[in-house]
Amino acid sequence: MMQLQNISKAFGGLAALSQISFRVKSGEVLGVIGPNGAGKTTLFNLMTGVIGPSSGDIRFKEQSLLGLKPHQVTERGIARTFQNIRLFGHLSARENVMIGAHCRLQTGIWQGVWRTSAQRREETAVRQQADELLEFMGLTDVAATTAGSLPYGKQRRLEIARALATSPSLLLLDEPTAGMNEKETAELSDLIKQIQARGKTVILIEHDMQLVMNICDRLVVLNFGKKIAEGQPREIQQHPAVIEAYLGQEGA
Ligand SMILES: Nc1ncnc2c1ncn2[C@@H]1O[C@H](COP(=O)(O)OP(=O)(O)OP(=O)(O)O)[C@@H](O)[C@H]1O
Repeated sequence: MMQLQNISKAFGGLAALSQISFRVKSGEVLGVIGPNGAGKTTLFNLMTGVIGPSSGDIRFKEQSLLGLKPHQVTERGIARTFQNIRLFGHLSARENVMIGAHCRLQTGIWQGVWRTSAQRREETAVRQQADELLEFMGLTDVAATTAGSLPYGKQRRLEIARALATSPSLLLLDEPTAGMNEKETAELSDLIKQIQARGKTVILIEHDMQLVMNICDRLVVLNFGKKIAEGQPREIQQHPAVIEAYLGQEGA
């Protein structure tokens, strides 16, 4: 589904990523792990057109993503959530999800004082889809609550609902359990499995090793901008370079 070919990214003199290559298979949950500063978020920024690589290519469904703007990448079917939650805090949970669907609309829900019947029909459909996604993410009871006043765990789930509203085939989750308690983490783990069961491909950046080992089909391990290992969770757990770089780290 996606292929990274010799991707490098330098910020000034700092090589954030060096010669990274791997494939993402359709329908899998791929974990990207590695210590702080390894280059994981930079990878997501490259995959979503926020920044361009210094060299290399990223192909999604056989086509290069290079040169595309983030909204064009979204239209191709890639959605993401952020390490630092980015919601419209003053808008309701439902409105946040409806905005996610905006890129798929023909008429645009927020334009036009004189609404045509086509616009009204589309808005109704978008609202219905938003409510379905809120239900799926366990947020029905807070649909009308402003996003900014939701507890942290619910904000994280709302971000995922909004990303899903763009109808992605590939969903990128950047530390989705950060700040969550054990119960919330377990619930989110189930939800990610359900998202996979709905036919989506997921790439997950995550520090919670138990979660990663439980739900990822494969892992890519980065350290100092280099790929040091790739494989199934069980193989990765025993990989000497990984143990040294990451798993052995206290508190990692
Ligand atoms: N826009 C930027 N300008 C300069 N340096 C950057 C930029 N973005 C990232 N970096 C640097 O690139 C390196 C990789 O950062 P990145 O955020 O991708 O790591 P990460 O693996 O996601 O880390 P964390 O787990 O802490 O989020 C870091 O040294 C970081 O300081």
